[in-house]
Amino acid sequence: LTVSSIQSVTGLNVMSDPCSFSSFTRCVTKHLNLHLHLDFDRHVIRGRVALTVEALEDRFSTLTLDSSDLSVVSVTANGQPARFSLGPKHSFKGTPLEITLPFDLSRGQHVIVEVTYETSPSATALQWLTPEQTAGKKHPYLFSQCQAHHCRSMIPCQDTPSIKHTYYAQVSVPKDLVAVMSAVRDGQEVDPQDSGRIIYRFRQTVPMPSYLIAIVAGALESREIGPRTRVWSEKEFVDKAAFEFSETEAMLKTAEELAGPYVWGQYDVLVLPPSFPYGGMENPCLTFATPTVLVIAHEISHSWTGNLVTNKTWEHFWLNEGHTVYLERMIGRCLESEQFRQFKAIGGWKDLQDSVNTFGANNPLTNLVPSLQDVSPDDAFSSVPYEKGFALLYYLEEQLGGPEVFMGFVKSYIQRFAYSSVTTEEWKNYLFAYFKDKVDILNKVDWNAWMFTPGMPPVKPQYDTTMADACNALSQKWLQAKDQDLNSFKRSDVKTLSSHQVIEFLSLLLQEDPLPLTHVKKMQEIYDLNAYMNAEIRFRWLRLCVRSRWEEAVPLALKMATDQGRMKFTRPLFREVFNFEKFRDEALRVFLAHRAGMHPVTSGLVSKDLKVDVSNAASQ
Ligand SMILES: CC/C=C\C/C=C\C[C@@H](O)/C=C/C=C/C=C\[C@@H](O)CCCC(=O)O
Ligand SMILES: [Zn+2]
Repeated sequence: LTVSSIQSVTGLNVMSDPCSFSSFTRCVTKHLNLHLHLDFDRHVIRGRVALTVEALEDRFSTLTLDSSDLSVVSVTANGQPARFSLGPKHSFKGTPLEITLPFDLSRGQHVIVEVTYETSPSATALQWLTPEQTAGKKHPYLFSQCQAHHCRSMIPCQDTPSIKHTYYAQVSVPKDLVAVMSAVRDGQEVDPQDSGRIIYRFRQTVPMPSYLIAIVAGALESREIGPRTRVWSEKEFVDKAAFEFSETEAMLKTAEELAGPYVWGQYDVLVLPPSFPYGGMENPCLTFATPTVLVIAHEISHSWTGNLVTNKTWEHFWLNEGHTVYLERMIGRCLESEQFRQFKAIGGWKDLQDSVNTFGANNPLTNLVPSLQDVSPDDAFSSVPYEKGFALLYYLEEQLGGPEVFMGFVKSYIQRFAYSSVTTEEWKNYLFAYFKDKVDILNKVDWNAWMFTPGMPPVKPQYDTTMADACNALSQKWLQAKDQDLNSFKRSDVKTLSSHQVIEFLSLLLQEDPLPLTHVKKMQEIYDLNAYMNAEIRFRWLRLCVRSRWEEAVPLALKMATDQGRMKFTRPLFREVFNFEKFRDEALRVFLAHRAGMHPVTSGLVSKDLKVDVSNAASQ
């Protein structure tokens, strides 16, 4: 496919980003210099950002930045006042900030545009936690989550993954708090404006997109767990976190052997409070993780795929996630076994099927490369880019000569596109160039079905079932059991399985019609799955119980949906209870009672899932 045929077939425009008002063809940001003052009383950041912008055309005198709910105080260009105006507010893109420079630039010239502003207490990138919402209960806490398009609610910028820049930041926080960012720490000092505050400094010298800017401030402690790694969290969790992530250096070394040198210097891990909406976020130098996550091979892998080679727009998100899952599973292959990799791929295929079922098999958002014209990335997010992306790469691996051969391509792709942002077409052109002797094989791939057609992929890869066989056998036994067979089950059925296998066993059951209530009650009696604290197991078990209409599971499911806020768990649990007619009102009641303390993105998406009219709903 050529650029113009991709555009006409798919509606994708490779010259612009449908999720951003800023144009990356007229000018590009090269560096941000940030001064951030965190105000925990008002839940706002007072900010000043100096953007070093390069003109890409002659007679350049106007630029558009992305913003969302920002109060802009003033704008200067090379120190001179500049005119600015805020355009109409878009439902998810925010508000364009139009700036007119008091002079023209020629192509190749730079200007420093400085914006003084304040964020809104409802900034979608930020969650401000009260002391009661923290483990220590004494100090407030703030964290950001900018992916995909939320950085603009924290910093006015060209908020598109097509542009990469470095940054330097000075962050002022009350002296009892510690600030960390997605950058290398560069010292601290008492705030000269207020001796009750400390300024923390950060330096990010590797160019990166705006969605990877991240900040956290709280009563944080850290422990060194490797030559380039510290773990950070509230002191209540820091030793546990240090233990759980003790494999980090071994994984980093394995990843380097597979993908090339780690260029970001430090690799720290921050364990956040449980309301963090994702399992992990690959913020450079400082992976963010929820307490429910145990393995960070995925986030480590993003140091190459996503952070070094980045999707040009969110329509090409599979390039970030498909390659990252591929690399994550290659790390699993090196540290565990090929059978383990195959087993994980089997589970991934089920996650893909689950997303396709949730969206509907004809929904264009299940395309590997969807059009995001007028679609919020948050609404489009699912397992599809992860698992359809992985399935495509695994399928290509099978066709082109196996894991070693295909990993050679992935490593070469990373080297070729490091420090830049790419489209699917650029990836595909490179694939054809790399495998120039195997073009006949590549020409047999049904690219249109894989990339631009909704539903499950056109080919189901054959995975090795050695580790899945026990899970298949046990799930089949439960599915076929009559009431009189239930006494044949024993506690050792699950005790002999690894936690990965218990997850697979439950996932298999979730793919079928609900089990009779007698069966799930018996399962609890024998296996005591209510006692499992592994979030992946507990999540699937509680879904299974609610689907079988076990009323006693409803409060447990709602408790898990609100005790932690990882959307992967919280959204399906709320939806599952909502679909249990008798408890629909209870799902709504619990959501409305917790809404004010939830992350803004989570509460927005759960509102949509439960069809709550946010304009009328009381928040308490
Ligand atoms: C085709 C989809 C288009 C765009 C989606 C891009 C971003 C979506 C946005 O909602 C943010 C996603 C952030 C994800 C962060 C980490 C994930 O890898 C976590 C995956 C889920 C989990 O394990 O909790
Ligand atoms: Zn990821």
